[in-house]
Amino acid sequence: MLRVEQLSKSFGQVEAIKDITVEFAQGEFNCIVGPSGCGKTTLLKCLSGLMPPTGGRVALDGVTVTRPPKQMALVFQDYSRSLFPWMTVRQNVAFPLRNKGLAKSEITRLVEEAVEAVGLTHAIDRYPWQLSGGMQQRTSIARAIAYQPEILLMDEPFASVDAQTRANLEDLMLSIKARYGMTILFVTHDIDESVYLGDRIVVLSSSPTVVQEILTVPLPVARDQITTKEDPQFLHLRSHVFREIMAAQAG
Ligand SMILES: Nc1ncnc2c1ncn2[C@@H]1O[C@H](COP(=O)(O)OP(=O)(O)OP(=O)(O)O)[C@@H](O)[C@H]1O
Repeated sequence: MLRVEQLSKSFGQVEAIKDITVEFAQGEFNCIVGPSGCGKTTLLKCLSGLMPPTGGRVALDGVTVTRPPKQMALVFQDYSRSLFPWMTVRQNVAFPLRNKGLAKSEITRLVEEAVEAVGLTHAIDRYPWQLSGGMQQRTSIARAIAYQPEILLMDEPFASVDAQTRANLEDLMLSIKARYGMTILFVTHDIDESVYLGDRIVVLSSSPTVVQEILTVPLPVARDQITTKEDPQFLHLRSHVFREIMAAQAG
């Protein structure tokens, strides 16, 4: 269980996060949305222990997070800067496993399984510059899942890919969640994406930020890019989230 307790974060005079309290249960897909600049990235940085909060705390299974916990992996928007250009897909995915004290054969197994899960087995020995943007982001996702995190933090991971690739990567995330069962915290600007992927949607207010609303997504677990997005419940929920964000923006 990941718990955020009365978290606040200021940068000098700028109060980015005012007071956030929220819990993330094991195995849940949580989408985090909110107006531009409301502090979504700041929240993820505090959650991951990369940035100390000004007040409150983040606790993972009751223990205060002060540095990136071993059980967490992160995927960022900018895949082109997160992969090592001189390493192949296989080497990039294996990189974080080097310090886990695993046998070489186990590393090979985890890497090959993760690369297969993201559909890149055919490209495992290619370098990042030989891959499309979507394939590079798949490599980042494979690197995160090979690490076998309990919690996966993703900061607008699909913002830089085209619409078709984005839809494919969304479906990839649903299959990864079903296969590995990790807790996922997924920051997105895209309201449709948040409703399509989420078990829950955490709507943040504008800065100084609090949690404005937490919605449970009542859609069936099995989702489909066409039929789910035609479902009246989907349409109702996306309008609701959109109104919430407009209201947050208006202050
Ligand atoms: N290192 C920093 N120093 C000073 N101010 C910062 C820093 N990082 C973030 N901020 C400020 O904190 C607020 C929240 O920024 P943050 O990037 O977390 O928002 P966001 O919701 O992720 O933004 P976006 O929607 O544009 O992705 C903004 O006002 C930003 O200018």
